[in-house]
Amino acid sequence: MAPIIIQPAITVKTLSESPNLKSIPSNYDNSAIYPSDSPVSHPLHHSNSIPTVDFSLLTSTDPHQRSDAINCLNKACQDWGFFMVVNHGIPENLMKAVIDGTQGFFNMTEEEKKEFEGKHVMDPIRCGTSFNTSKEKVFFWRDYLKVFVHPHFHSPSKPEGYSDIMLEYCKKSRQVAKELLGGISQGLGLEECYLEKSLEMKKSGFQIFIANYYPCCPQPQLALGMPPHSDHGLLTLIIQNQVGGLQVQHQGKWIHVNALPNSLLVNTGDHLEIFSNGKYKSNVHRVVVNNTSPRISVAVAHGPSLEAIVSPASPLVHSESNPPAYVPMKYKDYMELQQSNQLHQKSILEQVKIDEGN
Ligand SMILES: O=C(O)CCC(=O)C(=O)O
Ligand SMILES: [Fe+2]
Repeated sequence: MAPIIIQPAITVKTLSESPNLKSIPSNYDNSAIYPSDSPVSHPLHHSNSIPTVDFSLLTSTDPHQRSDAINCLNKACQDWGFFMVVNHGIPENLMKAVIDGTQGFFNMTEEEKKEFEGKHVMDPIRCGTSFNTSKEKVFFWRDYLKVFVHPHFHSPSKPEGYSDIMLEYCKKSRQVAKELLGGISQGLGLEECYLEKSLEMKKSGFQIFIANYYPCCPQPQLALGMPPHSDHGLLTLIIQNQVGGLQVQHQGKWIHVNALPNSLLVNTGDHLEIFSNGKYKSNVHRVVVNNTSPRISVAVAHGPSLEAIVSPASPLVHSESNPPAYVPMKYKDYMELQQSNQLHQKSILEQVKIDEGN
C-alpha cells in the first residue's frame, strides 16, 4: 500500500484569509531552506527569451513548415526543457472554464474539500496543502488537487460542471501532447510514433490533472509556492490565471515566465530525459508567491503507461559511444517514489542515473 499523507488542520487558502494576517506562521517560512539566491531575470533580452513553438506549423501539411517546427521544438527541449506553445487549437473559453472551475473547487468549504482529501499518494483523487506534509518540516504556500484522468477518468463530483470541463480539456491536452511527442520522437531521429508505441501511451498513457492554488501571501519573500523540482513523466502542459509566479532554470539562472495570453507552457519531464538518454534534460522550475493576487495554475502531466518500464530508447544508445545512462524503472514505481518523498530538485532522477565512470 502506498504511503499515507497527513494533512495540516487547515488549507493555506483558509490560513491566508485569516483576518489581519500580517506574517506567515514559521512552518511556512522557507527562507532558511531556500534563501533568495541569484537575481531573477525577466526574459527581455534575446538570450533569455523563452522558446515558442507554433503548433499550427507542427501539424502543417507543408513538409518544410513541419520540419522547421520540429527543429524549433527539439532545440527548445535541448536548450531549455521548457517552451510556450501557441496556436494549439484548444479553445480560449475552455481554458478559461478550467481556471474558473478550479477557482470554484478551491472556493468550496474546508469540509466539502475534505471529501476529496485522499489518503495515499496513489489515490486517484486527492487534494491537500504543500507537497507532502507527512515528510516536510516547512510547508509550501500552495493548495493542490491531483486527479488521475487517463487511462481511467476520475474527477471530484463538485463543483457542478467541473468534471465535464476537466474531461474535455484533458482530451484536448492529450491530443496536443501526442503531436508534440511525435515531433520530439522525429527530432531524436526516431519514427514519429516510436515514443508513443514503445511507452504504450495510446491506450494506457498516464495523465494526471494537477490544479494549484497559491493564495496571496503577506510575506512572499519568505514563502515559496513550490520548490525547485522537475516533473515525472514526459511533458507537462500548464495554463494559469494570468498571474505570474512560475520560474524556470536556464543556464544556472532563474527566468521568470511571462506567459503569452492563451499559450500553453510546457515542461519536459524526467522520463523524457531517461528516454532520450540524457539528451533532453528535464526542466527544473519553481513557483514564487506574491501579496496582491492569488495564482491558479493547472498542470496536466503526460507520461508512459504506469506499467511501462522506462529506459533509454534502444536506437539512441550505443554500448561504446553512448552507453545507457539510466537504470530501467517502472513508471508507476518512479511516480510513487517521487510522491512519497520531499520534492527537491531532481532527487529521484539521481537515484536512477548511472554515475559516469562506473
Ligand atoms: O504552478 C505552476 O505554474 C507549476 C506547477 C508545477 O510545477 C507542478 O504542479 O508540478
Ligand atoms: Fe512541476
